Amino acid sequence: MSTDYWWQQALPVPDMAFAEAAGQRQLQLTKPPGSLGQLEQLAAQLAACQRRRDPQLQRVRICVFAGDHGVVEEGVSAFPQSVTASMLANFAAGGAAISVLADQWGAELRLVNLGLVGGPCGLPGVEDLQLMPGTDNFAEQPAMPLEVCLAALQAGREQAQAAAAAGCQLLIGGEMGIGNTSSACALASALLQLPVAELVGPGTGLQGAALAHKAAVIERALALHGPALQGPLDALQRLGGLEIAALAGAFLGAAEQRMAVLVDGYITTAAALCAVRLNPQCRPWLLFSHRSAEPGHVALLQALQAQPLLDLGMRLGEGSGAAVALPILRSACALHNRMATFAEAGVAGPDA
Ligand SMILES: O=C(O)c1ccc[n+]([C@@H]2O[C@H](COP(=O)([O-])O)[C@@H](O)[C@H]2O)c1
Ligand SMILES: Cc1cc2nc[nH]c2cc1C
Repeated sequence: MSTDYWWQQALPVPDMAFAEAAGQRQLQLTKPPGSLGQLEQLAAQLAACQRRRDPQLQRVRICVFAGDHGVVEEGVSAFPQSVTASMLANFAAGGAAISVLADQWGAELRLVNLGLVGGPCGLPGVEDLQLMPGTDNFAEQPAMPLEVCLAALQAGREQAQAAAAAGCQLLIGGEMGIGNTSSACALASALLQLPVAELVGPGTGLQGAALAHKAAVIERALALHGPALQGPLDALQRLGGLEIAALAGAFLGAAEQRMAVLVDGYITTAAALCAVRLNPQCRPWLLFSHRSAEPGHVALLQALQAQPLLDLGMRLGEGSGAAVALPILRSACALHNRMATFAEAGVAGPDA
């Protein structure tokens, strides 16, 4: 018996008539045609998503989803598990990279705890969903029960709904979870059918034998779950993180709400791949901010036919790469909306 899930409904499509009109306007602006490069396509894509001639990015919401990972007991991270919870406190206190960037660019920051080993964090400014006390070790058993995976997807969807209801024009998804590059790598390997060796990377800083051990743990997990990994929902439930499932739900939910998404780095792109596999119609709503230094990110971006805007060697997560790319999107909109046309400025246009 098959079950119908919310993300299986038809999703809206961006209105390409607005993209076409935006392309026509770009030809009339006082610059050689095409000279703003990718900024021109960005403005057109946002115009199509927002169904308006003058795309706006005043209200941007960054949702950072946090969760702990049982696989950390295998020794797959350079940092202790306690850092997930303490960084969440740092986000709330304003001292983390994403806190600074959200403040710098006037973006709203929402913090969501999906499940920490130490229980609810009880911090003001954090939504404490605490679906389970961190995932189970996916090298030994499924990361989470199906109901928990569904609840995490729904939690992400509800964040997108809340952002849309508040009038936000763009959603940035961020994550915090010690051990989650192992989860992202396992998901990428399962969904792309690529060897772990091509996708595994240092995460927070593993090198040498420790990195080889991380690869072996992920391979062991994939061998354990192999036959049961039938599709993206199985993969999320068995290999995923709570925050990765929530991100996938947020991306699908954003598409449902006709809201564009700016995807961050390695882990968020793995979540984006899960979302696109759950419903390919969410793909046109996704923009990609940067290429992470995590080596497996390239394969994920290629699979999604994504061209990220920046390549700064960042590998932080939190939504930080997307927050750094936000002013580029804002410049694309400002130029599109406010530059004079050749006719308005009395400047001679291109020779026919
Ligand atoms: O977003 C990325 O590209 C990225 C690449 C490497 C590490 N991270 C962050 O580092 C943490 C996971 O690293 P690890 O080594 O504990 O698996 C997690 O909190 C992520 O936000 C993030
Ligand atoms: C300090 C620290 C900050 C982070 N932010 C996202 N992932 C992180 C991992 C660590 C270790």
